[in-house]
Amino acid sequence: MEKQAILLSSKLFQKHRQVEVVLNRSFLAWKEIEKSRKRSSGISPISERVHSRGVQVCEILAVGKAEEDNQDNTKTRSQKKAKQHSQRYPHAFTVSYVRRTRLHQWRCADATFHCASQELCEQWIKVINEQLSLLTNRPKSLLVYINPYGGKQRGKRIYEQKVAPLFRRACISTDVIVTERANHARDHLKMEANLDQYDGVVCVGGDGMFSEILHGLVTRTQTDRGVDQNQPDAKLVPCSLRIGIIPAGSTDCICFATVGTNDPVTSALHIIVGDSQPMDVCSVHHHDIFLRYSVSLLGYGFYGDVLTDSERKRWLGPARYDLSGVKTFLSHNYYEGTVSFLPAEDTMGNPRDKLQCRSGCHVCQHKPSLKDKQWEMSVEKEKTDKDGSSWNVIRGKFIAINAASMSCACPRSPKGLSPSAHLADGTTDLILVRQCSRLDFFRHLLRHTNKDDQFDHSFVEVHRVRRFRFHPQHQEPVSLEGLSESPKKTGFQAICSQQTGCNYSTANSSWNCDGEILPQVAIQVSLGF
Ligand SMILES: CCCCCCCCCCCCC/C=C/[C@@H](O)[C@H](COP(=O)(O)O)NC(=O)CCCCC
Ligand SMILES: Nc1ncnc2c1ncn2[C@@H]1O[C@H](COP(=O)(O)OP(=O)(O)O)[C@@H](O)[C@H]1O
Ligand SMILES: [Ca+2]
Repeated sequence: MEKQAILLSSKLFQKHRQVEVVLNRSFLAWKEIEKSRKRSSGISPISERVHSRGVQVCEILAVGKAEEDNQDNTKTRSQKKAKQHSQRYPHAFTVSYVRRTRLHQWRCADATFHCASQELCEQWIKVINEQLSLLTNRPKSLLVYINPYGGKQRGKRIYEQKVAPLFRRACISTDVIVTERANHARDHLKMEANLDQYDGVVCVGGDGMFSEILHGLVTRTQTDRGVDQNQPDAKLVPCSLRIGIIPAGSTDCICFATVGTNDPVTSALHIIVGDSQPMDVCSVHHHDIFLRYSVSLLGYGFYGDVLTDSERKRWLGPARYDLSGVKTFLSHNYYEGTVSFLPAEDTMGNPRDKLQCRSGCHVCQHKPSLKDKQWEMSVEKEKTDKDGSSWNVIRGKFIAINAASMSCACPRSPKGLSPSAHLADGTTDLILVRQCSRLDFFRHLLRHTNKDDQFDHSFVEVHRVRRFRFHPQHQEPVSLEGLSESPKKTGFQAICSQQTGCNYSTANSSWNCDGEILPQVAIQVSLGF
């Protein structure tokens, strides 16, 4: 590896220990040289033990003058010694940086260095800040939306206590909006927000809240660029603003599947250092009319029914999913219909290859020009094959039809619905669970929670696809009103969906689209970016 030029190097103090601190363009390192006298067989050599520590510059959150420690906490000898040193060397600076702990969790750590003079202290702060200012992918100004009712209704507290102090430490300015109704964030992004003044949007909430913000941003981008969202073939223009997720919802699968953990501090630190991860976005249409976008799970049958039932139990918080999950499992409903799909034959991976998508994944990093080509080819293929011969068609009775555009890993299912699904490869994993016994379905579900292969069942098949369609066997009622909105269940419809004797509810399920219920059953799905 090429040796980098040293930008600054000094002998400083950390508490009472002398350390040699070295900064180059990518790394800040400090090593303590501890001298100790060993006695062995009459000889007393001086041995040196070197303790080195360091941090990559890109993981330094901030540097600034150390706050004076006026507290009298000098109880032990070493604390007394440290206090004496800090009095002798009052000019100190603190570097706040990312410390990686277990299970993908990040924490903020501080290292304070005492200098012999004020000039030296100021020089260190200046030089480190100069290096930080070269990191252009870091956000300086963020628009934050908090859903105060998501998950256990702790969104506001999580943001104020765990996230805001870190943003302040990193000198990020924020405009915070606590939502007052469903779709408040979406509408604000779509029509009002002056997006030019922000480097990103932060979502404090669950998957439903993320979906709102995604819709606001994607719709705004397409409208500004003249893209007609109703065209299933339309190539979506990627959004220039990134969305950060602070998990404060019930499942938080989008956060877990991208960051590897549901932890607000870890998410805040990823946002501060400017990490980003592209994501596949599926467009969902009904008879060529745009319904919604999806980035995680589009699930019909089991997951649609769990969601529909759970909405009536919102007051239970995240536990509603457990109750509705058991109830839906016991109902053991299956649904008839036809699934047609266009396989992604030209991708590098497959849903059963046991490769997990990680940051910098080589499958997702596929050259964009090639990806564009593949996408265009798949559109062409569909157009030329008017008889649909390149599409696979499967008709049957299904307990679940799940399209996982990412793994959908979450605390309930640490590997997710499709452990090898990729975050940004332009495909979704279509999982078909055919009618089977309750015991078999239980075995399949159980495999979402352990290491066994959930696709290794005769009644389960999985395909990596670029597009798919679903047509229910039993026709759904025709209603083109308010297509793109989630259904508001009132009056008869609300009663109907709770009755097992009602035709529509027993014949058809509904789609769970990233935690929102879709009003339509027959859908066309394509990957847009
Ligand atoms: C015998 C034990 C069986 C346990 C099976 C557990 C399988 C869990 C898989 C969960 C997949 C989750 C996919 C993500 C869905 C979310 O988008 C959605 C909304 O999330 P949020 O807005 O944060 O509330 N959550 C769900 O649909 C809940 C599914 C729970 C199913 C039990
Ligand atoms: N202030 C609000 N009042 C009511 N609903 C809201 C509000 N803000 C957002 N929502 C809606 O709440 C739903 C669930 O939000 P989410 O944050 O995903 O929580 P959960 O994970 O518990 O479902 C989303 O559909 C979102 O549109
Ligand atoms: Ca994908």
